[in-house]
Amino acid sequence: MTPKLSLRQLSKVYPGSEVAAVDRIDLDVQPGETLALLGSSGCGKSTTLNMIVGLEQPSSGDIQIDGQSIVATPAGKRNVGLVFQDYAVFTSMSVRQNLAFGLSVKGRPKAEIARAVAETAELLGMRDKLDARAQDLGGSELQRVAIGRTLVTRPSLLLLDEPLSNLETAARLAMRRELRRLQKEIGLTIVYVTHDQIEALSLADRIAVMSAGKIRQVEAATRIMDNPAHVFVASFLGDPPMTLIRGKVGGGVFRADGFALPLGDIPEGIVTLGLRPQALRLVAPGEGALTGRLSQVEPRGAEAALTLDCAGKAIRLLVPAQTRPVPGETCGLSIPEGALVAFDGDTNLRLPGAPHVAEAAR
Ligand SMILES: Nc1ncnc2c1ncn2[C@@H]1O[C@H](COP(=O)(O)OP(=O)(O)OP(=O)(O)O)[C@@H](O)[C@H]1O
Repeated sequence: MTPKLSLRQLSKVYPGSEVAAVDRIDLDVQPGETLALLGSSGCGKSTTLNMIVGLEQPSSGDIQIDGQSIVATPAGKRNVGLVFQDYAVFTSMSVRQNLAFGLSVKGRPKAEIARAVAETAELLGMRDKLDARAQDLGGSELQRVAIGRTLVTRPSLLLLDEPLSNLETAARLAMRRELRRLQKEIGLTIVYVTHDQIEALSLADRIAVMSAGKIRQVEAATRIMDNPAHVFVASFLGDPPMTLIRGKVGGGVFRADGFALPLGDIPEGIVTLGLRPQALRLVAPGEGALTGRLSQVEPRGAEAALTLDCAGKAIRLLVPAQTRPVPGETCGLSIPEGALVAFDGDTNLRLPGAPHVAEAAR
């Protein structure tokens, strides 16, 4: 199947800047797929979207829609819709006028505009609001109109740049469901930019994690949390994220300053060791692979997020609330099979194998 969108070695270096805002990224988005571009502020998400829509010119690389390069196509002719977090809605106009705007500007016949507006309003569940003035609408309705203004032109690709970040929690959850429904109903292909991992995990089929202008990993939303391919992904995903400790493996022991852990199935040399918070278990002092002092206990309803200080390293874990951990307590830490991952100290990429605590130390 030809991807709906392909980015090939796409880069952007802004004039006067020495670093690339987007650095040779490759990405395929399949027809009907929702892909989230996830990363913290400044990692290059908006620059990527702006190049796809045509607001920024790439420094190098190619952008293809349905297998055809669009780099030389002017923004207005790309058939790509873009919705920002700031609702692009004319507040003095009615909903109907807002929805009709894009097609009117293109000089489409009146009957066609009326039909498209009616269809879009139906899709958005806004038929009874068509004559309302936009200034009388609430935040989520405004954002729905903004999305509608884009959908009415039937874009082959919809780009959403943090579209829900101005909404309150309840409206945001409702809009998430709405977007998911719209996407399935009309088979839209969506690229969704966000810094919010919960949003990415709940909306997207696949997630592309970006940092420093690079895509670190593209993975199914259902798999990425447990299968980080890069140190950055492990540090960014999860709440709490994995504990990452950089150290050296020699003679079957991982050492970092005063911290030591005998490990199997791990190569010698510099590695970053990742400990999954959900997989670790609190045990009696003296039992388990490590002993430490509980420095932080953060109740979270049915669970509690803990920080255990073990030989100068703050290790985070998530336990059932019934465990009733007490701050200051000395505890043992059990590290079961599957609780560890290791990353190459040079490339930061995940190492093959399943590192585990050596039998004698368990
Ligand atoms: N017009 C511009 N001129 C120069 N540098 C820019 C320009 N726009 C963005 N940058 C820089 O490019 C890098 C990537 O910015 P970009 O806005 O794409 O990131 P982002 O992930 O979308 O962040 P945010 O969520 O804050 O918008 C940043 O270092 C930013 O300062």
